[in-house]
Amino acid sequence: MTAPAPTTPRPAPPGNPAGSRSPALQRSLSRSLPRSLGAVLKLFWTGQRNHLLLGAALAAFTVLAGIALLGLSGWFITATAIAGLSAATALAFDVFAPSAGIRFLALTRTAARYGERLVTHDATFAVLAALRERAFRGWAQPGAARRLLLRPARLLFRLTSDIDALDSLYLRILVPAAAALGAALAAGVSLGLVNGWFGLLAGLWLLLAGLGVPALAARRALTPSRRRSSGLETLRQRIIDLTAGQTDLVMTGRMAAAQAGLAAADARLADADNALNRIEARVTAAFSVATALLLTAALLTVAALAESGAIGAPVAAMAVLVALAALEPFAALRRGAMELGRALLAVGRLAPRLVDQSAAPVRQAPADDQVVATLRQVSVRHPGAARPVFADVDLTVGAGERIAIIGASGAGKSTLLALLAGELEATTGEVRNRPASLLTQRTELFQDSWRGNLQLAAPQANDATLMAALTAASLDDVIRGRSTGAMTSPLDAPLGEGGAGLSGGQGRRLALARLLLRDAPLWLLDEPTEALDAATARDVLGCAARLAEGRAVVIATHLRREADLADRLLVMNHGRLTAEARRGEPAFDVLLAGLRPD
Ligand SMILES: Nc1ncnc2c1ncn2[C@@H]1O[C@H](COP(=O)(O)OP(=O)(O)OP(=O)(O)O)[C@@H](O)[C@H]1O
Repeated sequence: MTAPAPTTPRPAPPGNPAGSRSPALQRSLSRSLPRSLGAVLKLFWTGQRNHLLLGAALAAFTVLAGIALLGLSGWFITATAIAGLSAATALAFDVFAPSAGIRFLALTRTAARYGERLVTHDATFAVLAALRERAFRGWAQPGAARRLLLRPARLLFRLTSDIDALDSLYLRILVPAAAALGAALAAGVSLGLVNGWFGLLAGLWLLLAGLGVPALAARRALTPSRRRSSGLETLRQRIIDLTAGQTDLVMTGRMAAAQAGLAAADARLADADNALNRIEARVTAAFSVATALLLTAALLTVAALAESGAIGAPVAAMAVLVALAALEPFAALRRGAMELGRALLAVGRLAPRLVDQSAAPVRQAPADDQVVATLRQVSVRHPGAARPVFADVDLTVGAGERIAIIGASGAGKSTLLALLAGELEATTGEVRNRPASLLTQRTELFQDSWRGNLQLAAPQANDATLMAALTAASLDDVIRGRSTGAMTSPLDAPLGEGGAGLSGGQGRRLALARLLLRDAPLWLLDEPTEALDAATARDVLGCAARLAEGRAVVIATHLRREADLADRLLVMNHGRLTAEARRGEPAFDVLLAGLRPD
């Protein structure tokens, strides 16, 4: 798929940063955030529990090995220097055990770091891939995709930036936090062995400064990081609009306004970046101060302890180096703190779309085997619309029956098809139908291979099945003409966006072949040959009639040639079925004659 269709760029109104929300919406998002966060973390936990735990454990081990390495090295260097002062101690001093320990720690630390990167990233990408699939399914729910189609760029960002933002939760917040806590505990205990109070106070300081500074920074960064995230979305959207819609912009004299909008979005993004950079610089400074304080306190403490004879110089060197290294792991939380706002924004936006689709209600089939769909006293209202499109509609579609719905533009024909396709739910009344496939007014073909376009309807279908569908739609010669020797199968042949490279009739026939692959007993065809010339339309209709053999078909149409496929005509007028006629009845020919000719 390529970039979404351009929308008309508008400079954001002053004082209302792009992507910012109303206070009421902001409050409701904040209220639901703990639930949303719980839902996302649960997905992480249930999907990759063992890998996530192993990754955190390896991260903690790496950090501990680093601290131990520094402490042991400090002890070893000092102890060796002191032992070397006299020949007797130099000979008695065991250099092998500590140097083996140093080598062991250096090697295991490297291996653990490598393993940690491998395991944590592998687990995160696996979770994000699963999340992306769930998000796709969520947006494929009736109504959701329709709403997003009004702002296609938003869907693109939800699937890319928002899902990517979730990797921070685990990689940059939970893993460093686990490692840092492990470091605080280990440093507290090892310094406690030197002196109880020293260990306790150092441990408390590590927790207070190490967690307090990132927590404070995260709080400060919340707003700029959200502003950055929505600013980036706006900037990208406006760039797409500007590049994809430049002809329209020039023709309508809106180019200058679009450029101003782009510059404004860029300036807002730069503001947010600056705010984040300032906070990050302060965090770095705060960590330096906290480390310096800890180091000073450690130096004074070990000096006093050494003075009193409680510890020797090697242990003093070890304690100072442990204190020096212990705050380092907390600094890794800095990036997580900066990205927390973005991650929480993504959590709030994605969580409603991550519901388990298996729990979605499945529409019941009619009790009678000879019926594919029944509507009883059904009314339907489009989301956000003031009035229902239709009310109290009754309809029965028999197995294998062919019905054409005719009526003026805006009467509700497409809405009826959307209802039968499950794209819309009834506001009142009862709808029962067997699986239905909808051929929409616009042929939905994507920049992909022929195989990719066909497999949208049947992901598991093999090449033989796909070729059989193309043959049935008389497209086998077309695809063979497109394939080159370099392709392993003609199905690898590429298609352009919107079916570019195919004639209108070929595009419709390809869409019909895709319908065939879903094998639904009810086909819903929305103006299947609108905008095709008479000869091509006859070809497509002949193909549709042949492929639909044995299925029920409901066609929404204004055209005589399309309605002529039907056994029954239904007239829809302002959302009501006002007349009907069956083939063979005089009224059938009268209604047919009233429709638009070729
Ligand atoms: N997504 C929507 N949100 C709100 N109202 C809608 C939406 N889609 C359609 N409508 C309204 O519902 C009514 C019926 O539209 P519908 O597309 O079903 O008519 P139609 O008979 O198929 O028209 P046409 O023959 O022009 O395709 C119209 O008044 C239309 O404006």
